[in-house]
Amino acid sequence: MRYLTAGESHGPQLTTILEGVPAGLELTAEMINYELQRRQKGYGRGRRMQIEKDQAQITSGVRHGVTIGAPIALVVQNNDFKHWQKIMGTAPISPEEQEEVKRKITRPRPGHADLNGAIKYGHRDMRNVLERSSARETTVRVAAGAVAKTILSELGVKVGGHVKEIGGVKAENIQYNSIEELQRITEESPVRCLDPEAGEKMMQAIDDAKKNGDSIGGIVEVIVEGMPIGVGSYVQYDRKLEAKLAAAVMSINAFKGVEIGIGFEAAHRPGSQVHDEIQWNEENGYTRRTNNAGGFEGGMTTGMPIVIRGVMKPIPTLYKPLESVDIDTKEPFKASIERSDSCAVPAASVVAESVVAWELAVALLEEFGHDRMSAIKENIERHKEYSKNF
Ligand SMILES: Cc1cc2nc3c(=O)[nH]c(=O)nc-3n(C[C@H](O)[C@H](O)[C@H](O)COP(=O)(O)O)c2cc1C
Ligand SMILES: C=C(O[C@@H]1CC(C(=O)O)=C[C@@H](OP(=O)(O)O)[C@H]1O)C(=O)O
Repeated sequence: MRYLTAGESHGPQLTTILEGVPAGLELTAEMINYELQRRQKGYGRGRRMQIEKDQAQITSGVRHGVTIGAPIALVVQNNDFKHWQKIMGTAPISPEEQEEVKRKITRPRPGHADLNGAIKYGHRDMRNVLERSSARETTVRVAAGAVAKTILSELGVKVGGHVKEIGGVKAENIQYNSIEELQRITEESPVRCLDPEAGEKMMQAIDDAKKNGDSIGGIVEVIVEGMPIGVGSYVQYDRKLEAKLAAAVMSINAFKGVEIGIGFEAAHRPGSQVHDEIQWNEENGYTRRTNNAGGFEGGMTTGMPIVIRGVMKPIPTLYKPLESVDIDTKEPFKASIERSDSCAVPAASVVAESVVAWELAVALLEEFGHDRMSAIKENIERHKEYSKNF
């Protein structure tokens, strides 16, 4: 299973084509739209999110609400496009408008893709870079992730996510009984945080950053339950599933680090306090006393919950200007900008769930079959029985 995305932030639409989704999966636009609206909520976002009401249209690969095994094309319209048609070059421009509409962006923002992208592709107008480097693209990654989550759910795998930290405010380790409960609690929090007290402080930190013309980042965590043992492989570097998950999380705009299980904490502990002791009983087969490894050993799943965290840097576009250089005049300037998010960590936690879900769905299909959901389900059940009694 694979996908590509296309579309500019202020262009007409975003598109993704999903290749290799098995036949026999129930799939409706409503299922995808549920995830799209989750990504749009979240405290700290700018005015753009009030303009967009993301809705997916399924234009191929599904009949009567069930996948047929053909490529699935998903389309999400950009409502904001109507304000940008002339700038994007898709509507006629009057002679009086020429200068205004064709004005180039020549002032790169520190922290964004502007300067490197302009040098790489030879663009003197950095709009050609920012349109595609924008995290608007994560909309269709969430749409693809919604399809992956639907596959996973059919196969008994549940994915949840939450915000651990924003702007230095850390959430306490609040216990939850199930992924459903985790999702229910975070759905009610404007910052998708399990700890209500920390959540309030996070919102305050976002307000403060905004007031100061600044931005803040944070840490998100994704938890996955129900993966069978032995998915992924140690035999070749590019088959290690935890490496694929890390790459997927790192590919989200503004993500700068990934941890699995106790992650960097492992550097400070002796082995006896890191490795998860193995136990067996008739009902559950092989399990672990702890889960410091976060669900992976040797690039393969252990059957314990997968726990992966990603760190998001603060948003680059700042109302408080940072120094940069105009690429036409080579003069220094202090950037001024019109609109931006001040914190997108809550939204990014939904993106993180989505990209993790995609990688896991791909791995399950590689391991247990590609074509029919019913056959894949049977293969997984057989494998679970086999590993329990191994
Ligand atoms: C959901 C989301 C929303 C974002 N919103 C903005 C924004 O409003 N302004 C901005 O400058 N960057 C925003 N970013 C971050 C940039 O897209 C990102 O920093 C840029 O693509 C450069 O890539 P890099 O930070 O991974 O190096 C957002 C990222 C995410 C995940
Ligand atoms: C549009 C989205 O995020 C955008 C990501 C983004 C960036 O530079 O990454 C910049 C902003 O775009 P604009 O300049 O149009 O306000 C965000 O709003 C979205 O998440 O759907």
